[in-house]
Order: sequence, then C-alpha cells, then structure tokens
Amino acid sequence: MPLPPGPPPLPIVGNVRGFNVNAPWLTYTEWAAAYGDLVYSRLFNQDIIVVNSEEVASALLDQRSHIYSDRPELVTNELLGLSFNSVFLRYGPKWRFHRRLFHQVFKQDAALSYRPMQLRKAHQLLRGLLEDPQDYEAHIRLHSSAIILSAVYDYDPAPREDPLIAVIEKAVTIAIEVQRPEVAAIFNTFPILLSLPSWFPGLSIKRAAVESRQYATRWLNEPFQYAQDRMRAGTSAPSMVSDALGKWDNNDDSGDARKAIKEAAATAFIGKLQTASTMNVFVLAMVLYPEVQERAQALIDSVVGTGRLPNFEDRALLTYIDAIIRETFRWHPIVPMGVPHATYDEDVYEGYYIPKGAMVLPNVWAMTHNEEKYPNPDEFIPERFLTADGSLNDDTSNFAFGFGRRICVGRHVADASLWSAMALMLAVFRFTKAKDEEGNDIDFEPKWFAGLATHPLPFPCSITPRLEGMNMKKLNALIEESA
Ligand code: HEM
Repeated sequence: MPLPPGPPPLPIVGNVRGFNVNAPWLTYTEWAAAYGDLVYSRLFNQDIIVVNSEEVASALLDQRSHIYSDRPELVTNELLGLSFNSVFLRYGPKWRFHRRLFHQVFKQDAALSYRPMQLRKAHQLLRGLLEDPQDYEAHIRLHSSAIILSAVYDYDPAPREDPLIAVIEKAVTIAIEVQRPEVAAIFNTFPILLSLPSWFPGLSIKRAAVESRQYATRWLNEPFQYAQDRMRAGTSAPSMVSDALGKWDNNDDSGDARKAIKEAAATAFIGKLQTASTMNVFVLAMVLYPEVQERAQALIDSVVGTGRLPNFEDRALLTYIDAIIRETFRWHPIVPMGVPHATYDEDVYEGYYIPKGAMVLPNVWAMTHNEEKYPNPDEFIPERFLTADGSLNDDTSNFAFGFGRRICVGRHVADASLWSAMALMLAVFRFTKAKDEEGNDIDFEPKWFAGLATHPLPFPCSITPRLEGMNMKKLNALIEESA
C-alpha cells in the first residue's frame, strides 16, 4: 500500500527544505494545495500525516479514534520537566484517569456551576480595563488565569503581580516556546543530541530546560499545597482538587491518585493560555472590523438595554455574539495545527497506508481557511454562522477544540468564559485603533507569536467606555444592578 502523497523528502532529514518553522501551518497548507486532504511527510525519522480537511479529520480522528488517540513521544517533555502534562500523556490507563478527573468537573452540566464565578471575573476584567486600558493584555491574562485557578484550586489571585500566577506563567511560557513538535522530532530521532553539553550550537533547549524544570516543579506543587492547606483548615470551597481528593484519595494507599490529581490540576492552567489568546484575537478583530463591533453593540443595546450588563440568560437572544466567538476561532485558530495525535496502530485509509506511531497533525488552519466553505477566509465575517433569520447555523467551528477522544476537556468552561467576557466587554467598551499625535488612526499589520499555540503580538489600540461619563463608581453601580 502506498503512503499518502506528499513532498519528496531529502535523505535522512526528510521534508525540512522550505519548511516555515515560524508558521508551520502555512507550509502544511501549501502542501495541502499541492497534494490533497491527506499528506505524508517526514521530519528526520518521524512519519507525519497531515490531515487537511474536516471530512478526513472526522473519518480518522473521530470515527477511528481507537487508532488515532495516542500522542507522539516527546523526549523534550521529560527534559523540560513536563512529563506530568495530561495533554501529552500517551494513550493508556494514566491518560484515562486524568481524563476522568477533568470530566467530573468540566463536563457540560458540571461546568454550569462556574457561571456565577465567571461573571464575577468578567466584572473584574471590566474594572481593570476601565482603570488601565493600555494594559489590556494583562487584564485578559488575569481574567483567564483567575477562572482556572478558582475552578481548580479555589484560589483567588491578587489583581496585580500575583506570585502564584507569576510562577505558573513563567513555566508555561518556557514550555510553549521550546516545545514545538518539529523541534521534538529532531531530538526524538537523535536523542544522543541531548547528551551533548548545553553550550553546543542548537542546544539552547538544554539551557532552557534547567529553568523549565525548576518552574515546572513549583507549578505542580505550590497551588496544590495551597488547596490542601485550605481543605485541612476547613476553609475550602468546592474545586476540582478538593472534589477529586475527597473522592479518590481515601482509598489510595499508593499515592498514585493524589499524584494524578496534582498533575491534572496543573495541566488545566494551559487551558487558560488558549482562552486568553482567543480573547486577544477577539480584541484584534474588533479593532480591525468596527462594523462587526457596532452590530454586536446595537444588538446588546436592544436586547439588554444600557441599565444593566448582559448575563447568561440573555445568550439565546444575543446570537451575534456567538457568531463572533465562532468566527474568532475560525479566523485565527490559536492552535493552528491542533495538538498532534499519533497512531496507536497501523491503518489503511482510501488505499493509503498509515504507519503505526505516525504523528498526525490536524491542519485546523487549512480547515478554517477552506475557501469553498468560507469564502474570503482572511476576512472576519461572523455572519457566516447565522441563518437568514439571524439564528445560529449548525457550524459550531468546534474543531478549534480538537478531535475524537482527545477533544479539549475544558471546552465548556472555555466557551462560557469567552462568551461572558466578550459580551460584557462589548457592552461597556469601544475598541478602536490608537491615534497618533495628530489624531489619525495608527495603522498596523498584525504580527503573531508562533509556536504550538499562537496569539497576536501586542498592537496599538484604544479601549474607551461607550457610555457617556462612565467612571468606576458608575461601573460598580452597573455591576451591582446586574448581579
Ligand atoms: C479557548 C480555549 C481553549 C482552546 C481553543 C483549547 C483547545 C484545545 C485543543 C485544540 C486541544 C487538543 C485536542 C486534540 O488533541 O485533538 C485541547 C486539549 C486539552 N485541553 Fe483545551 N482548549 C481551551 C481551553 C481549555 C481549558 C479552559 C481547559 C481546562 C479547564 C483545557 C484543558 C485541556 C486538556 C486537559 C486537554 C488535553 C486533552 C487530552 O489530551 O485528552 N482547555 N484543548
């Protein structure tokens, strides 16, 4: 059986020539145009299968998920002190237990219990943006961190420079920067490279690893210790950790359950990054597409009025906000090549052989930029997700959350965090381009951080209250009115 079509590899190294390491999804998408929906490539000795269409992703990753739910071995994970991370656990009993722990607290009906907290955190976000709009990225980061830390550890971070957030963010940032599958492929093929000294050219990852391991240990232990201390003191509100320890810890002499709970809890923080990155894409879109913003605000004003803020009960009528969320996922998916899956066994699809152990990359970028389904894919057009009568159509752009048995476990929580933050931000603020000294718009070309996950790099923008005379006292009164 032939392998799927793909670019001819060079000896030993494979398809490194012309590979855009800063935006690999663009290279993979070019290959999609040349070779089709299923592309084979090779980096060193790692087989890579790139899946470029929703149909093939669904046929393989969803419908044959018993074969496609493994993860590639990343030797760099161990090196960086990140082997606890549930996202990269191999398909097996340990992953299954982590998944169960998440499911218990983040499944659709359980996630409803976080909504009051999510609204409170969205209110806090509004206060931050009013007080200090220039620092909008920091407020967005705090918002998504505070939701996860509350849900997982019942930890309420300080509004600025929270010490726990600083440690975890540092750990996650190092990990995201160095942990690209393409880099891992090199070290997987030549693990011997990792035994070379860290000053050796190309081995900056080894220097990063020392720091990464220190921070990763603190990321695992410090918030968990906090949650345990509060449980012992009897002052803890329900959280993922307290629920899970209550359920599993008593009958666990080995300590394995406690270790898994600690690891899964720490992993959840990664979801905060995706939430914040999506929010940043949203702000960028609002700045670049003022007509979208105006339509959303006119709808909020007509459904909710200006005497209170939107809440989840308004959601069914605010369909355009949901269309904006879906378009945000589609326009610039923040995990553009998905999280790599791997085959647990060999397979045959449409006459092509797919080897066991192949890395399988769902090219979410190509799926969301499929011109047949989404004409003018580079334009931000939420109307794509609405029917003629203004209700939402069936296209949820859910593939931003992944596929099959590895689909994101935090998607219901993330969806509610995004909806509440976006609806409230649109209700209170106007997002525009920043002005220069002469009062002209400052134009800019969006730039993106490139890694396994992407996000827009800071851009000049202005965030001003929509309502006349808005100040902290009035905002607090509005929040009070909405409680
Ligand atoms: C906008 C926000 C988010 C996006 C776009 C997102 C996206 C993703 C994607 C693409 C995957 C990989 C799925 C696959 O392998 O096919 C994933 C996995 C995962 N996500 Fe999220 N995520 C978000 C928020 C969250 C949140 C808030 C949490 C935690 C509460 C979370 C926890 C996880 C975990 C634990 C996994 C690993 C699942 C597994 O390997 O079995 N995510 N997410």
